[in-house]
Amino acid sequence: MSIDQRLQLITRNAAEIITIDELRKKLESKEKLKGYIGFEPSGLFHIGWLIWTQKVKDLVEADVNMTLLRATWHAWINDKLGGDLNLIKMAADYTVEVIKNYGVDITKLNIVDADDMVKEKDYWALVIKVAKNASLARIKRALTIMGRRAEEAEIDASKLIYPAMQVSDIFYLDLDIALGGTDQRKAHMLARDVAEKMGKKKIVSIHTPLLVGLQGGQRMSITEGMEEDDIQAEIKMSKSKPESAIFVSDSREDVERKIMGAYCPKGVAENNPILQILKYIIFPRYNFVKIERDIRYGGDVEFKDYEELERAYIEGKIHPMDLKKATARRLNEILEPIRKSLERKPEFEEMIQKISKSVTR
Ligand SMILES: Nc1ncnc2c1ncn2[C@@H]1O[C@H](COP(=O)(O)OP(=O)(O)OP(=O)(O)O)[C@@H](O)[C@H]1O
Ligand SMILES: N[C@@H](Cc1ccc(O)cc1)C(=O)O
Repeated sequence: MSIDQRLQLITRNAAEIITIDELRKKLESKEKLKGYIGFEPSGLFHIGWLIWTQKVKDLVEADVNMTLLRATWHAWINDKLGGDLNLIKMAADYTVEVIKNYGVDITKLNIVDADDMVKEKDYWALVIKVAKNASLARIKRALTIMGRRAEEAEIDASKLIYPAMQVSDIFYLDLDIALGGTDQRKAHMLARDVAEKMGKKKIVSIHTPLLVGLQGGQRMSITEGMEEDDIQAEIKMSKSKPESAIFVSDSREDVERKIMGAYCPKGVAENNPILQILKYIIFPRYNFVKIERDIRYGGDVEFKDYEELERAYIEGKIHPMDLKKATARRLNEILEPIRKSLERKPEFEEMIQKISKSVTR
Protein backbone atom coordinates (compact mmCIF):
# COMPACT_ATOMS: atom_id res chain seq x y z
CA MET A 1 0.00 0.00 0.00
CA SER A 2 1.38 3.44 -0.93
CA ILE A 3 1.68 6.22 1.63
CA ASP A 4 -1.26 8.02 0.02
CA GLN A 5 -3.42 4.90 0.25
CA ARG A 6 -2.47 4.39 3.90
CA LEU A 7 -3.20 8.02 4.65
CA GLN A 8 -6.55 7.79 2.91
CA LEU A 9 -7.54 4.69 4.89
CA ILE A 10 -6.38 6.12 8.22
CA THR A 11 -8.16 9.44 7.75
CA ARG A 12 -11.43 8.39 6.08
CA ASN A 13 -14.51 9.31 8.09
CA ALA A 14 -12.41 10.79 10.93
CA ALA A 15 -13.85 13.90 12.59
CA GLU A 16 -10.36 15.38 12.99
CA ILE A 17 -6.67 14.53 12.73
CA ILE A 18 -4.19 16.51 14.80
CA THR A 19 -2.29 17.02 12.60
CA ILE A 20 -2.48 15.60 9.11
CA ASP A 21 0.98 16.95 8.20
CA GLU A 22 2.55 15.24 11.18
CA LEU A 23 0.79 12.01 10.25
CA ARG A 24 2.12 12.15 6.71
CA LYS A 25 5.65 12.83 8.00
CA LYS A 26 5.44 9.89 10.40
CA LEU A 27 4.24 7.60 7.60
CA GLU A 28 7.04 8.84 5.35
CA SER A 29 9.64 8.21 8.00
CA LYS A 30 8.98 4.52 7.22
CA GLU A 31 9.32 3.28 10.76
CA LYS A 32 6.48 0.96 11.72
CA LEU A 33 4.06 3.26 13.54
CA LYS A 34 2.56 2.40 16.91
CA GLY A 35 -1.02 3.38 17.67
CA TYR A 36 -3.56 2.64 20.37
CA ILE A 37 -7.05 3.03 21.68
CA GLY A 38 -8.08 2.52 25.28
CA PHE A 39 -11.55 1.58 26.39
CA GLU A 40 -13.22 1.34 29.75
CA PRO A 41 -14.90 -2.06 29.92
CA SER A 42 -18.53 -1.63 30.79
CA GLY A 43 -20.16 -4.80 29.44
CA LEU A 44 -22.50 -3.06 27.06
CA PHE A 45 -21.42 -2.31 23.52
CA HIS A 46 -23.57 -0.01 21.42
CA ILE A 47 -23.11 0.52 17.70
CA GLY A 48 -21.51 3.96 18.29
CA TRP A 49 -18.45 2.02 19.49
CA LEU A 50 -18.33 0.35 16.06
CA ILE A 51 -17.17 3.68 14.62
CA TRP A 52 -13.86 3.51 16.47
CA THR A 53 -13.73 -0.27 16.00
CA GLN A 54 -13.88 0.36 12.24
CA LYS A 55 -11.02 2.83 12.62
CA VAL A 56 -8.96 0.23 14.51
CA LYS A 57 -9.60 -2.09 11.53
CA ASP A 58 -8.52 0.66 9.10
CA LEU A 59 -5.33 1.31 11.08
CA VAL A 60 -4.42 -2.39 11.25
CA GLU A 61 -5.01 -2.66 7.50
CA ALA A 62 -2.85 0.43 6.98
CA ASP A 63 -0.05 -1.49 8.70
CA VAL A 64 -0.04 0.39 12.01
CA ASN A 65 0.91 -1.68 15.05
CA MET A 66 -2.20 -1.20 17.17
CA THR A 67 -2.47 -1.69 20.92
CA LEU A 68 -5.87 -2.23 22.49
CA LEU A 69 -5.67 -1.06 26.08
CA ARG A 70 -8.17 -2.64 28.43
CA ALA A 71 -8.48 0.31 30.79
CA THR A 72 -9.47 -1.76 33.81
CA TRP A 73 -8.03 0.51 36.51
CA HIS A 74 -9.43 3.57 34.78
CA ALA A 75 -12.88 1.93 34.82
CA TRP A 76 -12.43 1.25 38.54
CA ILE A 77 -11.58 4.91 39.20
CA ASN A 78 -14.58 5.90 37.08
CA ASP A 79 -16.92 3.75 39.22
CA LYS A 80 -17.79 1.47 36.30
CA LEU A 81 -19.51 -1.80 37.21
CA GLY A 82 -19.55 -0.85 40.87
CA GLY A 83 -15.73 -0.89 40.88
CA ASP A 84 -15.77 -4.72 40.77
CA LEU A 85 -12.47 -5.54 39.01
CA ASN A 86 -13.46 -9.14 38.22
CA LEU A 87 -16.61 -7.96 36.51
CA ILE A 88 -14.62 -5.24 34.72
CA LYS A 89 -12.22 -7.87 33.34
CA MET A 90 -15.09 -10.02 32.13
CA ALA A 91 -16.53 -6.93 30.44
CA ALA A 92 -13.14 -6.36 28.77
CA ASP A 93 -13.23 -9.95 27.39
CA TYR A 94 -16.71 -9.21 26.07
CA THR A 95 -15.50 -6.08 24.26
CA VAL A 96 -12.58 -7.96 22.66
CA GLU A 97 -15.01 -10.68 21.51
CA VAL A 98 -17.19 -8.06 19.82
CA ILE A 99 -14.21 -6.38 18.14
CA LYS A 100 -13.02 -9.76 16.84
CA ASN A 101 -16.41 -10.69 15.42
CA TYR A 102 -16.79 -7.29 13.81
CA GLY A 103 -13.86 -8.36 11.65
CA VAL A 104 -10.74 -6.89 13.26
CA ASP A 105 -7.82 -9.31 13.00
CA ILE A 106 -7.07 -9.47 16.71
CA THR A 107 -3.95 -11.61 16.16
CA LYS A 108 -2.42 -8.36 14.86
CA LEU A 109 -3.38 -6.41 17.98
CA ASN A 110 -1.24 -5.96 21.04
CA ILE A 111 -3.82 -6.39 23.80
CA VAL A 112 -2.68 -4.84 27.07
CA ASP A 113 -4.31 -4.76 30.50
CA ALA A 114 -3.97 -1.62 32.59
CA ASP A 115 -3.58 -4.08 35.51
CA ASP A 116 -0.20 -5.08 34.13
CA MET A 117 1.03 -1.56 33.48
CA VAL A 118 0.25 -0.42 37.01
CA LYS A 119 2.53 -3.14 38.42
CA GLU A 120 5.54 -1.20 37.12
CA LYS A 121 7.06 1.55 39.21
CA ASP A 122 8.21 3.34 36.03
CA TYR A 123 4.56 3.74 35.14
CA TRP A 124 3.82 5.59 38.37
CA ALA A 125 6.93 7.76 37.96
CA LEU A 126 5.48 8.83 34.62
CA VAL A 127 2.08 9.61 36.18
CA ILE A 128 3.77 11.91 38.68
CA LYS A 129 5.90 13.60 36.01
CA VAL A 130 2.83 14.23 33.87
CA ALA A 131 0.95 15.64 36.88
CA LYS A 132 3.92 17.92 37.62
CA ASN A 133 3.58 19.32 34.10
CA ALA A 134 -0.16 20.01 34.17
CA SER A 135 -2.12 22.55 36.18
CA LEU A 136 -4.98 21.43 38.40
CA ALA A 137 -7.40 23.51 36.32
CA ARG A 138 -6.31 21.72 33.13
CA ILE A 139 -6.67 18.31 34.75
CA LYS A 140 -10.16 19.19 35.96
CA ARG A 141 -11.19 20.40 32.52
CA ALA A 142 -9.96 17.09 31.10
CA LEU A 143 -12.47 15.11 33.19
CA THR A 144 -14.77 15.08 30.15
CA ILE A 145 -12.57 12.24 28.83
CA MET A 146 -14.18 10.07 31.50
CA GLY A 147 -17.66 11.26 30.60
CA ARG A 148 -17.73 13.57 33.63
CA ARG A 149 -17.92 17.29 34.26
CA ALA A 150 -15.04 19.22 35.87
CA GLU A 151 -17.09 19.63 39.10
CA GLU A 152 -17.25 15.86 39.50
CA ALA A 153 -13.64 15.88 40.69
CA GLU A 154 -15.28 16.68 44.03
CA ILE A 155 -16.76 13.16 44.25
CA ASP A 156 -13.39 11.67 45.22
CA ALA A 157 -9.79 12.68 44.57
CA SER A 158 -8.94 9.54 42.56
CA LYS A 159 -10.80 11.11 39.64
CA LEU A 160 -8.00 13.68 39.35
CA ILE A 161 -5.42 10.94 38.79
CA TYR A 162 -7.23 9.54 35.74
CA PRO A 163 -6.22 12.16 33.10
CA ALA A 164 -2.55 11.92 34.16
CA MET A 165 -2.83 8.12 33.84
CA GLN A 166 -4.32 8.33 30.35
CA VAL A 167 -1.48 10.63 29.23
CA SER A 168 1.08 8.33 30.90
CA ASP A 169 -0.39 5.33 29.05
CA ILE A 170 0.53 7.11 25.82
CA PHE A 171 4.14 7.70 26.91
CA TYR A 172 4.52 4.30 28.55
CA LEU A 173 3.44 2.54 25.35
CA ASP A 174 5.74 4.85 23.35
CA LEU A 175 3.06 5.67 20.80
CA ASP A 176 2.91 7.62 17.56
CA ILE A 177 -0.88 7.67 17.20
CA ALA A 178 -3.71 7.90 19.73
CA LEU A 179 -7.23 7.07 18.62
CA GLY A 180 -10.49 7.93 20.35
CA GLY A 181 -13.88 9.54 19.87
CA THR A 182 -13.94 13.35 19.76
CA ASP A 183 -14.71 13.31 23.49
CA GLN A 184 -11.10 12.13 24.09
CA ARG A 185 -9.61 15.29 22.58
CA LYS A 186 -8.61 16.87 25.91
CA ALA A 187 -6.45 13.87 26.88
CA HIS A 188 -4.66 13.96 23.55
CA MET A 189 -4.08 17.73 23.58
CA LEU A 190 -2.69 17.42 27.09
CA ALA A 191 -0.41 14.57 25.95
CA ARG A 192 0.86 16.71 23.05
CA ASP A 193 1.61 19.71 25.29
CA VAL A 194 3.20 17.67 28.07
CA ALA A 195 5.29 15.73 25.53
CA GLU A 196 7.03 18.98 24.58
CA LYS A 197 7.78 19.80 28.21
CA MET A 198 8.99 16.29 29.02
CA GLY A 199 10.87 15.70 25.76
CA LYS A 200 8.63 12.78 24.81
CA LYS A 201 7.38 11.67 21.40
CA LYS A 202 4.43 13.83 20.33
CA ILE A 203 1.41 11.79 19.26
CA VAL A 204 -0.79 12.40 16.29
CA SER A 205 -4.39 12.08 17.42
CA ILE A 206 -7.24 10.69 15.39
CA HIS A 207 -10.75 11.45 16.55
CA THR A 208 -13.74 9.57 15.26
CA PRO A 209 -17.20 11.15 15.27
CA LEU A 210 -19.81 10.42 17.91
CA LEU A 211 -22.86 8.66 16.52
CA VAL A 212 -25.99 10.61 17.38
CA GLY A 213 -28.65 8.82 19.46
CA LEU A 214 -31.74 7.33 17.84
CA GLN A 215 -33.75 10.44 18.75
CA GLY A 216 -31.28 12.54 16.75
CA GLY A 217 -31.05 15.16 19.47
CA GLN A 218 -34.81 15.68 19.75
CA ARG A 219 -36.14 16.30 23.24
CA MET A 220 -32.63 16.55 24.71
CA SER A 221 -31.79 19.16 27.32
CA ILE A 222 -29.78 21.53 25.16
CA THR A 223 -29.58 25.02 26.57
CA GLU A 224 -28.45 28.29 25.07
CA GLY A 225 -24.72 28.98 25.28
CA MET A 226 -23.83 25.30 25.66
CA GLU A 227 -20.41 24.39 24.23
CA GLU A 228 -20.33 22.25 21.08
CA ASP A 229 -18.58 19.38 22.90
CA ASP A 230 -21.27 19.34 25.59
CA ILE A 231 -24.03 19.33 22.97
CA GLN A 232 -22.39 16.37 21.24
CA ALA A 233 -22.13 14.54 24.58
CA GLU A 234 -25.79 15.24 25.28
CA ILE A 235 -27.15 13.99 21.95
CA LYS A 236 -24.80 11.05 21.32
CA MET A 237 -25.85 7.42 21.43
CA SER A 238 -25.09 6.39 24.96
CA LYS A 239 -25.44 3.21 26.98
CA SER A 240 -26.70 5.19 29.95
CA LYS A 241 -29.66 6.27 27.76
CA PRO A 242 -30.71 2.82 26.51
CA GLU A 243 -33.59 4.27 24.47
CA SER A 244 -30.97 6.15 22.39
CA ALA A 245 -28.93 3.06 21.57
CA ILE A 246 -28.76 -0.09 19.49
CA PHE A 247 -26.67 -2.69 21.30
CA VAL A 248 -24.65 -5.26 19.39
CA SER A 249 -26.46 -7.98 21.31
CA ASP A 250 -29.94 -6.76 20.29
CA SER A 251 -32.05 -9.31 18.40
CA ARG A 252 -32.75 -8.84 14.66
CA GLU A 253 -36.29 -7.80 15.53
CA ASP A 254 -35.14 -5.23 18.11
CA VAL A 255 -32.71 -3.74 15.60
CA GLU A 256 -35.52 -3.44 13.03
CA ARG A 257 -37.94 -1.97 15.56
CA LYS A 258 -35.40 0.58 16.83
CA ILE A 259 -34.43 1.65 13.32
CA MET A 260 -38.04 1.96 12.22
CA GLY A 261 -38.75 4.21 15.22
CA ALA A 262 -35.62 6.38 14.82
CA TYR A 263 -35.49 10.08 13.94
CA CYS A 264 -35.18 10.37 10.16
CA PRO A 265 -37.23 13.25 8.73
CA LYS A 266 -37.66 13.37 4.98
CA GLY A 267 -34.81 15.28 3.30
CA VAL A 268 -32.95 16.10 6.54
CA ALA A 269 -29.34 14.96 6.99
CA GLU A 270 -28.36 16.89 10.13
CA ASN A 271 -28.23 14.70 13.25
CA ASN A 272 -29.91 11.92 11.31
CA PRO A 273 -28.86 8.64 13.00
CA ILE A 274 -29.88 6.49 10.02
CA LEU A 275 -27.69 8.40 7.59
CA GLN A 276 -24.84 8.34 10.12
CA ILE A 277 -25.13 4.55 10.52
CA LEU A 278 -24.94 4.23 6.75
CA LYS A 279 -21.97 6.57 6.51
CA TYR A 280 -19.83 5.31 9.36
CA ILE A 281 -20.78 1.64 9.72
CA ILE A 282 -22.37 0.32 6.54
CA PHE A 283 -20.49 2.04 3.70
CA PRO A 284 -16.99 1.28 5.08
CA ARG A 285 -17.98 -2.41 4.98
CA TYR A 286 -19.91 -2.74 1.73
CA ASN A 287 -18.86 0.15 -0.51
CA PHE A 288 -22.35 0.19 -1.97
CA VAL A 289 -25.91 0.14 -0.68
CA LYS A 290 -29.02 -1.05 -2.45
CA ILE A 291 -32.34 0.55 -1.58
CA GLU A 292 -35.11 -1.83 -2.50
CA ARG A 293 -38.35 -0.21 -3.59
CA ASP A 294 -41.59 -1.24 -5.15
CA ILE A 295 -41.62 -0.62 -8.89
CA ARG A 296 -44.45 1.90 -8.32
CA TYR A 297 -41.97 4.07 -6.36
CA GLY A 298 -39.17 3.90 -8.90
CA GLY A 299 -37.79 0.40 -8.27
CA ASP A 300 -34.45 -0.52 -6.65
CA VAL A 301 -31.57 2.00 -6.58
CA GLU A 302 -27.91 1.41 -5.79
CA PHE A 303 -25.47 3.91 -4.38
CA LYS A 304 -21.71 3.46 -4.69
CA ASP A 305 -20.76 6.06 -2.15
CA TYR A 306 -22.30 7.76 0.81
CA GLU A 307 -22.22 11.31 -0.60
CA GLU A 308 -24.31 10.24 -3.58
CA LEU A 309 -26.89 8.65 -1.28
CA GLU A 310 -27.01 11.68 1.03
CA ARG A 311 -27.59 13.99 -1.93
CA ALA A 312 -30.48 11.87 -3.17
CA TYR A 313 -31.96 11.80 0.32
CA ILE A 314 -31.75 15.58 0.77
CA GLU A 315 -33.38 16.05 -2.63
CA GLY A 316 -36.29 13.95 -1.40
CA LYS A 317 -35.63 11.14 -3.89
CA ILE A 318 -35.45 8.48 -1.20
CA HIS A 319 -38.26 7.89 1.26
CA PRO A 320 -37.25 7.51 4.96
CA MET A 321 -39.02 4.12 5.17
CA ASP A 322 -37.00 2.69 2.27
CA LEU A 323 -33.79 4.10 3.76
CA LYS A 324 -34.58 2.56 7.13
CA LYS A 325 -35.38 -0.87 5.69
CA ALA A 326 -32.07 -0.99 3.79
CA THR A 327 -30.18 0.18 6.89
CA ALA A 328 -31.79 -2.41 9.18
CA ARG A 329 -31.02 -5.22 6.72
CA ARG A 330 -27.33 -4.31 6.30
CA LEU A 331 -26.81 -3.54 9.98
CA ASN A 332 -28.30 -6.89 10.94
CA GLU A 333 -25.85 -8.58 8.54
CA ILE A 334 -22.94 -6.87 10.28
CA LEU A 335 -24.27 -7.70 13.75
CA GLU A 336 -25.15 -11.33 13.01
CA PRO A 337 -21.69 -12.88 13.63
CA ILE A 338 -21.29 -10.78 16.79
CA ARG A 339 -24.69 -11.85 18.13
CA LYS A 340 -23.97 -15.51 17.34
CA SER A 341 -20.58 -15.48 19.08
CA LEU A 342 -22.04 -13.84 22.18
CA GLU A 343 -24.86 -16.41 22.33
CA ARG A 344 -22.28 -19.20 22.32
CA LYS A 345 -20.75 -17.79 25.52
CA PRO A 346 -23.19 -18.11 28.41
CA GLU A 347 -20.73 -16.44 30.82
CA PHE A 348 -21.40 -13.15 28.99
CA GLU A 349 -25.15 -13.61 29.33
CA GLU A 350 -24.65 -14.01 33.09
CA MET A 351 -22.51 -10.89 33.20
CA ILE A 352 -25.11 -8.84 31.32
CA GLN A 353 -27.81 -10.00 33.74
CA LYS A 354 -25.68 -9.00 36.69
CA ILE A 355 -24.84 -5.63 35.17
CA SER A 356 -28.37 -4.71 34.20
CA LYS A 357 -29.60 -5.52 37.72
CA SER A 358 -27.02 -3.69 39.77
CA VAL A 359 -24.96 -1.16 37.86
CA THR A 360 -25.88 2.33 36.85
CA ARG A 361 -22.74 3.69 35.09
N1 LIG B 1 -22.27 7.56 20.38
C1 LIG B 1 -20.99 7.29 20.17
N2 LIG B 1 -20.50 7.26 18.91
C2 LIG B 1 -19.21 6.98 18.68
N3 LIG B 1 -18.30 6.74 19.64
C3 LIG B 1 -18.74 6.76 20.92
C4 LIG B 1 -20.10 7.03 21.24
N4 LIG B 1 -20.23 6.99 22.58
C5 LIG B 1 -19.03 6.72 23.05
N5 LIG B 1 -18.12 6.59 22.08
C6 LIG B 1 -16.70 6.31 22.21
O1 LIG B 1 -16.59 5.10 22.91
C7 LIG B 1 -15.62 5.19 23.95
C8 LIG B 1 -16.29 4.90 25.27
O2 LIG B 1 -17.14 5.95 25.65
P1 LIG B 1 -18.15 5.94 26.88
O3 LIG B 1 -17.85 4.81 27.79
O4 LIG B 1 -18.19 7.32 27.43
O5 LIG B 1 -19.52 5.74 26.08
P2 LIG B 1 -20.89 5.06 26.43
O6 LIG B 1 -20.72 3.58 26.36
O7 LIG B 1 -21.98 5.58 25.57
O8 LIG B 1 -21.12 5.46 27.90
P3 LIG B 1 -21.98 6.58 28.58
O9 LIG B 1 -23.27 5.92 28.90
O10 LIG B 1 -21.15 6.91 29.77
O11 LIG B 1 -22.16 7.71 27.60
C9 LIG B 1 -15.02 6.60 23.82
O12 LIG B 1 -13.79 6.52 23.10
C10 LIG B 1 -16.03 7.37 23.06
O13 LIG B 1 -15.39 8.32 22.23
N1 LIG C 1 -11.11 7.68 28.65
C1 LIG C 1 -11.46 6.60 27.77
C2 LIG C 1 -10.84 5.29 28.17
C3 LIG C 1 -9.35 5.30 28.14
C4 LIG C 1 -8.61 5.07 29.28
C5 LIG C 1 -7.21 5.07 29.26
C6 LIG C 1 -6.57 5.33 28.07
O1 LIG C 1 -5.20 5.34 28.02
C7 LIG C 1 -7.30 5.56 26.91
C8 LIG C 1 -8.70 5.56 26.95
C9 LIG C 1 -13.00 6.43 27.76
O2 LIG C 1 -13.69 6.90 28.59
O3 LIG C 1 -13.51 5.76 26.92
